Amino acid sequence: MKEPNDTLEGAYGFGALIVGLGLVALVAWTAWWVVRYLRADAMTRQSIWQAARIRRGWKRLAPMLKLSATDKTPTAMAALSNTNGKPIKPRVLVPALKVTHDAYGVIARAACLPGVGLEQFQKAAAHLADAWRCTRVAVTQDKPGSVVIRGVRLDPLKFPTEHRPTGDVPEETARWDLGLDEYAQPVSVNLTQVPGVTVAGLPGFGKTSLINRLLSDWAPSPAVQFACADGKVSAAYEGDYADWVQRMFAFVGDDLEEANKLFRRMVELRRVRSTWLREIFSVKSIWDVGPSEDWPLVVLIIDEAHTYFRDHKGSDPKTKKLAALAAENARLVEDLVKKGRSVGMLVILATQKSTGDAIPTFIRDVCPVGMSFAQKTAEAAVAALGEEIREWPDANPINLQDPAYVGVASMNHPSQPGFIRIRTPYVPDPYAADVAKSTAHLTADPDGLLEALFDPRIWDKNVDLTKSDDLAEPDADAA
Ligand SMILES: Nc1ncnc2c1ncn2[C@@H]1O[C@H](COP(=O)(O)OP(=O)(O)OP(=O)(O)O)[C@@H](O)[C@H]1O
Repeated sequence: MKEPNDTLEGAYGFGALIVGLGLVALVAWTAWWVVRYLRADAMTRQSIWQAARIRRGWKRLAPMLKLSATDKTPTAMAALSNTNGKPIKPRVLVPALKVTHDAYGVIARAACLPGVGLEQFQKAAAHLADAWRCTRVAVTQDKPGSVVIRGVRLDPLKFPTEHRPTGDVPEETARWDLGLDEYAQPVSVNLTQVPGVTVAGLPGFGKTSLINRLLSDWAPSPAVQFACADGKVSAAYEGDYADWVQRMFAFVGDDLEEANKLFRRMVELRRVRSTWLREIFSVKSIWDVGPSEDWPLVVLIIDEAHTYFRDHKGSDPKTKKLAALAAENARLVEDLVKKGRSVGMLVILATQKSTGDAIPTFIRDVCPVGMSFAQKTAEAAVAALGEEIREWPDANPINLQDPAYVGVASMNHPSQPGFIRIRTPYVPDPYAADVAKSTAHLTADPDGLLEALFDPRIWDKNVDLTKSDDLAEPDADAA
């Protein structure tokens, strides 16, 4: 039979075990935090303190910002234990809050309550920013029942970043990783189904570096081929693309006639591809099957685009010829942008000039993605991004002229209305040069690839390309 002392000892022993386990858990948790803290950089350490302050102050702050609910109905427990007959006090409910951190600030998830949802949190965002000492706070909802509150202590747009390309084949074809938005969230844009992108901005604000990143990230894929017209240089060995020429199947400098030949060649490729796409793949768009080594995505970069399109005024024969070439160049590029999507052709136009003739509006308006680094005037911003930018003053690139914003662009992202600002990373030239060198062997001429796939006579205009029988029996004809 158990003595009462034994029972007492047993209870003490069990209690001591619980306390011991609790202490071990506390020590382990503290050690985990100490290690985490010591391993963090200075910015992240500040965020760790910030997150702790937010957790500590939330119960007081939430009711002050009307982010709490009052429940007047007593709980069953409260009603049962109310023996003195006094009215039961209503309960003040405070949304549960979980806070994590990163280098730039905090990410909090708050539970919604009756009458306290996305709208109420969004209304309180400016006050949350003040109370949490954040530069800005954004509230979004990714699932019913809770909201995500992103608070940035430091403005991510003002911190230059660097990108080191991995040299690996990208997991997704045509996903352009751009950088971080104003809440330090990664931004990318899906360029499948996108035939044209425009990039504008004052000289020296990061246009070429942005394109450098695209080249560095995409070059390891054999399913992408590049061509370039760089209006800033006369020869391939000069300028920003000198290293990239080895990974390009065509390159021209500022010569209008040479550029004209390249654009014609691209339009011809577009035409032949359009004819053969359905015949070969039984699809209307190459994006239904995806680009491949045999039928790669062809990216045409036109840098300093104004060189090729600008209006030449004068009546002497030389000027007239240049004017005619410029007009034809614009028409050819318009054709590519209007009809290139389904056959896997993408045109990227960059310019530092910001007048209507730098990238003609009829081309700009058919490019679904537009970006602009800093601009000097409101008119220049409109020329770069369209009239709509006037309705989004916060994102207007005229506010990006401070040197702290070198590398920051405003963009109309296809997935949301309006414009967002993005901090793009800098890609140091040696990194890009390494990728160019190691991927040079992947360069292939898409014309040649088509010929290898089909029949050289696809280029023959006298052959009726809509009738594949014309091509199917070359030997029989010869016989
Ligand atoms: N994303 C960036 N972050 C930080 N610094 C950058 C970034 N991009 C560019 N820079 C700095 O600005 C300089 C000019 O960049 P870049 O050549 O890309 O400008 P650009 O707009 O193409 O100029 P231009 O119109 O004269 O060709 C770079 O050498 C680099 O020092």
